Amino acid sequence: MGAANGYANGKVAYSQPELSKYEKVVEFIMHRFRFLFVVPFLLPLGVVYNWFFELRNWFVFNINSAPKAHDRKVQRVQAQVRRWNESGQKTKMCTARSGWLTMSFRFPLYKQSMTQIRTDTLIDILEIDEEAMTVRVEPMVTMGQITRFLIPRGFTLPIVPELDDLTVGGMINGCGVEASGKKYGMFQHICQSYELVLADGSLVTAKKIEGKPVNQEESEMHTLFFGIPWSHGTIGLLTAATIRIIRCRPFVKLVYYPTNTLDEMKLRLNAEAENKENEFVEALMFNKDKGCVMRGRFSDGPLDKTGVINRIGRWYTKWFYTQVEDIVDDGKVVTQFIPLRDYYHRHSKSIFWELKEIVPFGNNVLFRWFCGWMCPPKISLLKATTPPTLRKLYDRQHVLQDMLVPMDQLTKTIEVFHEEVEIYPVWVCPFRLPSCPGMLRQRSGASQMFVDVGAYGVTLKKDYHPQETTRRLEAFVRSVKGFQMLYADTYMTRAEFWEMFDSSIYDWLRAKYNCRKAFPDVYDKVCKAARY
Ligand SMILES: Cc1cc2nc3c(=O)[nH]c(=O)nc-3n(C[C@H](O)[C@H](O)[C@H](O)COP(=O)(O)OP(=O)(O)OC[C@H]3O[C@@H](n4cnc5c(N)ncnc54)[C@H](O)[C@@H]3O)c2cc1C
Ligand SMILES: NC(=O)C1=CN([C@@H]2O[C@H](COP(=O)(O)OP(=O)(O)OC[C@H]3O[C@@H](n4cnc5c(N)ncnc54)[C@H](OP(=O)(O)O)[C@@H]3O)[C@@H](O)[C@H]2O)C=CC1
Ligand SMILES: CC(C)=CCC[C@@H](C)[C@H]1CC[C@H]2C3=C(CC[C@]12C)[C@@]1(C)CC[C@H](O)C[C@@H]1CC3
Repeated sequence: MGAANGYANGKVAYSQPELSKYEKVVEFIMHRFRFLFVVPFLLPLGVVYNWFFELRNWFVFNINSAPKAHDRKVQRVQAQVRRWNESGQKTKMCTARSGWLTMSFRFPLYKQSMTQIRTDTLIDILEIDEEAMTVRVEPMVTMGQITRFLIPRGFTLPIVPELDDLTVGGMINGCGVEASGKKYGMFQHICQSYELVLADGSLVTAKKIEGKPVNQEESEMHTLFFGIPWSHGTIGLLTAATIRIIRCRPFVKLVYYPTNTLDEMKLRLNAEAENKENEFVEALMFNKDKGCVMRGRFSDGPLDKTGVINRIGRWYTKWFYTQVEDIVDDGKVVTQFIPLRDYYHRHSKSIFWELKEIVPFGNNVLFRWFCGWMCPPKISLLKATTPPTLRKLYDRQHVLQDMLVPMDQLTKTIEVFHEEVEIYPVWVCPFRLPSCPGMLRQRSGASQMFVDVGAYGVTLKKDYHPQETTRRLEAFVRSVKGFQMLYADTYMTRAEFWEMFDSSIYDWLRAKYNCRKAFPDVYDKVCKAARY
């Protein structure tokens, strides 16, 4: 993923740096022995960081300062935006969130030239409404914070994206998927309203109106509601979100179905995704043929001694995906009861399958028993301490992509991923995409089953080239009316981007709410040239 050196005929031209012998040696040492820094330093630092914020959040919520403080914090955001207006709108705006904190391999280049609006104090869960079955949270609240707050109260979000440090603001302005998406869609589809500060500093609440809007303002707030997801903060600054909650049970009864061919996996995945009894469905592919479809349902736990409880969240347990691989190797259908919060964060301990690259012995039984309680290292700390030499190595051979395609294109998509990058495991997560307006619009008029195909890791393909390979993947995804998750590197030109995404509401809202001077276009925040 070399540095952009300009456009040629609408194509982004990237150069690949050549390495000297010295650089190759340094790279090898840094890559192979990175654990000497991560294990003794980053792991303990991450534990202290988490303990501090857990204590702080418990204290704030229990002295109930969050709801009262919220208005004051929002007024501070409004004041910053008004100051931007009064100073002549000389630059565009973005949030002041530091790039090392964001859940992406890349750092935002665009922030350096923009007026950064501080939203970092908006980190509180504001209230839970058990009548309306909703929870109101500020945008910097993380998925880990929400599950720790809701589950002990017998509730959960319908969709809890996997990694602890994902924020509500990122899940709404970017996107969020999880195994319960087969029932509830994407993170944006479980939201009921967004509180936003617009370019003029005004505070509005965009919400979905059931039935006919009673007036023009309601109709516009309804349209604004559909325009926010995926807009990456280029229409307004999110200051709170009201999100659906559902009752949950303490366990997930998880059934593992090993599959031996891609077609078998596809058939099983489709059947389980369409089965309304299932709450969660995902699959892992361990090579082009062998995989495992997993389906989960809420449960109070085993009815008798024969039921197996698998507390995968315990510090000493094997990494979840390796346990699944063992089940695939054994070939038998397995049923387990997994504590709900453990299930939600099942891939977190191993950062999907990325931690093996950093701590090769991380899944070793001795390491797990003695150091497992500090795992996983915080992604933000890993990101902040990735030396340039390693970044170049990741640029050259590390793939991080999630492509969202219609379910009937799954087989072809896996084949294209195999052809282009051949990285395993592949994460396969079905989700329902409703037919509603917005950047992510499918035109069938009814909701359609999509699937997230995620590839994260080192490619062994000799002819892999970050820009050319990714552009081929992007072209394929566009051809099947799919979408690329925009945390990942996107090499699409502007025209290709707006072929993949729908700009009708987006452009209308940007015009209506005077966003063009206030915020960059979403393409100018996510394209490869906007990040490093
Ligand atoms: C040029 C232009 C001018 C606009 N002017 C206004 C305006 O004055 N006021 C305003 O409020 N909005 C305005 N909008 C936004 C408009 O509300 C959205 O683009 C709307 O989603 C268009 O719906 P559609 O049926 O035309 O097609 P699509 O957006 O493709 O909608 C697909 C399907 O989604 C569903 N759907 C569509 N709209 C909604 C909705 N609002 N809520 C829930 N489901 C929906 C329907 O099933 C529809 O068939 C404008 C948009 C454009 C492009
Ligand atoms: N399971 C899943 O679904 C996973 C999803 N992801 C990816 O992670 C991303 C989210 O990462 P996260 O670190 O939480 O979010 P980020 O801080 O990366 O924010 C993502 C985008 O949303 C914008 N944004 C964030 N908060 C606000 C706000 N309050 N108001 C306006 N705009 C805002 C940011 O704008 P700005 O640049 O101005 O800060 C940025 O463009 C998602 O986009 C998703 O693609 C990653 C892993 C797993
Ligand atoms: C489930 C979905 C939709 C996406 C999962 C994406 C994650 C696997 C990646 C998102 C950010 C990535 C980072 C890394 C690994 C993979 C992600 C978590 C690193 C930790 C890899 C090592 C580097 O030194 C730092 C990276 C930070 C971002």
